Amino acid sequence: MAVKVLALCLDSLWQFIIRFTQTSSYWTLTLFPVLIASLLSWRLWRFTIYPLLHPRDAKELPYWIPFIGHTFGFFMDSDSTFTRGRLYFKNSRKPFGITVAGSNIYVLTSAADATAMSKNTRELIFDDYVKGMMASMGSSEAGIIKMWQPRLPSNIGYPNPLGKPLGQLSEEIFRKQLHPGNHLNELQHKFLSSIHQSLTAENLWKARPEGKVALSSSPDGKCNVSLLQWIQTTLLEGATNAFFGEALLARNSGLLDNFSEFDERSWQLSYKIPRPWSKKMQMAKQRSLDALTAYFRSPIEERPGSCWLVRVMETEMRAAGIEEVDMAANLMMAYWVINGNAWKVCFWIMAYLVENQDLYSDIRKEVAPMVSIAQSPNTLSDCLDRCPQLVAVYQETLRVVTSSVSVRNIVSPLELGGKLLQPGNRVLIPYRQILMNEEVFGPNAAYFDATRFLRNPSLAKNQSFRPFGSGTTHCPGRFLAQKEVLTFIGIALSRFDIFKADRESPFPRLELKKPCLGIMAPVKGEDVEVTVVALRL
Ligand code: HEM
Repeated sequence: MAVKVLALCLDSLWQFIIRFTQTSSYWTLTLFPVLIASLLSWRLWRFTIYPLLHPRDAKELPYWIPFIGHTFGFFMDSDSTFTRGRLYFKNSRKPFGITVAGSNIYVLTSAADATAMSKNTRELIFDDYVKGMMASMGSSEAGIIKMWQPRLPSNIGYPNPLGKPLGQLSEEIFRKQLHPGNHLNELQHKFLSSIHQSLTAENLWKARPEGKVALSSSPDGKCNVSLLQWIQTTLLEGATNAFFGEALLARNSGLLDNFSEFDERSWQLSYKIPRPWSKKMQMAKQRSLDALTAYFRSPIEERPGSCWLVRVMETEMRAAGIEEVDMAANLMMAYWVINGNAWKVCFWIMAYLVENQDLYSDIRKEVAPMVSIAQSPNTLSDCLDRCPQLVAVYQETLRVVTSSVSVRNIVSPLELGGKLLQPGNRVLIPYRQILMNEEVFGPNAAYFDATRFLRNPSLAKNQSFRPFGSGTTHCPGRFLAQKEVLTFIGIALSRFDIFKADRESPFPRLELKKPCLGIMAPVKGEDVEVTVVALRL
């Protein structure tokens, strides 16, 4: 069969050459071979001779069309492009380069290189990437300058003894809010309490008229629910109210829908896809920004209940003379990281649980006693953090569904993984390449294995397990993310019987084709419909 196909291809090629020589002019006939010869010489020079002369430089994954390089592969299926590059260089996991729209991007696939990169602030900078994202998000040039201009050391407002620009100070403010301590306890209490209040049978029934969460219900108390909508609505609503107070959603009931529409297409923002091809994302982003601008324009006493971080950021931005539209764009970046990932992890865990009834029963048995003894949402979440099976499922899910990426700009020559990386380029860590490493996670690394981390708890500390990044930009939201996800699961499993509405329906597939910078969503339309029955407690 293969020989037949090859013969057919050769025959077609031969026919093409004959037809071409018969129909083409003298100039085309001379120009064509010259073009082909130039392309072959360029490729030989660039990908064979040059690397031989510069053995210390990171090698480039070869390509045929200058400038275009790997652009299509990168946007159509970036993970496969990284895998292709890693395997092309014999899985050595040394840094290699790909070309995307004329720019060279170095790709790191070794855990040791990723760790080294995330700690390096001398040759690698992150601020330029953040400024670029702020501009894409809608911040004005003046707003960006005000966020990044050096300030006089001051102890008025948020202490800034080193006179850091507000852009850098805000990273510190995020850590103060989200790392364990009083500020996190307060925020978490509000957020987790809202999960407790939302997960009731009445709320499922109430959701019925909108037909998004509850798809159908029957008089015997059963309700068919979209797992995706149920989790997304509960967690996004809880986070929005906990961070901004209830005024934001009360005045903009469409915010969650607009944000979700933006989030689904947000890769277009990260990769700066021009407007004509990213209209839906741009419109959803603008509607979300309008809601946040109106929020900051309304009198502060009309929006009580915002968290410490939002209050401090607002005070500091006003003191720096930043306009409300720019304040909205800055906080939209925060809203995006707060709400873009954790609910998707929760969705995948619940999808795995309803797929495997034994796993579902084991986890339910483990969490039920915790739920019955815990005195408050915060103590329950602390107890759930100590449930070995549940935490192992959380870690394994994170490993399988994460597509997080870290990006830095190189400002001076840098040696990483034994290779020289040149300034003026970007370096990128696609964490999925490391999280799927068979040498670390075993031969079945590509698949979900509920007990992988239970059998081998040291994997959680392995430098290949970094779904939240590491080093200077190590995700400060990792504590809250775990709390919200485990609380949803603990409460849902102890208040309801939940099972797949159609046992034969296929398990949703990960959306691997669209570029993603965090947790992957399921392929569009591949939700899980579950039947939910309230338990008599
Ligand atoms: C499962 C959920 C989450 C995952 C997988 C995740 C992953 C990440 C990763 C990989 C980074 C580092 C990016 C880089 O190096 O450029 C990061 C940064 C960040 N994350 Fe998360 N995140 C999650 C949830 C959250 C939540 C819930 C919040 C807030 C409540 C949050 C807030 C942040 C912030 C503020 C940063 C920027 C840190 C900095 O630049 O210093 N994340 N996250």
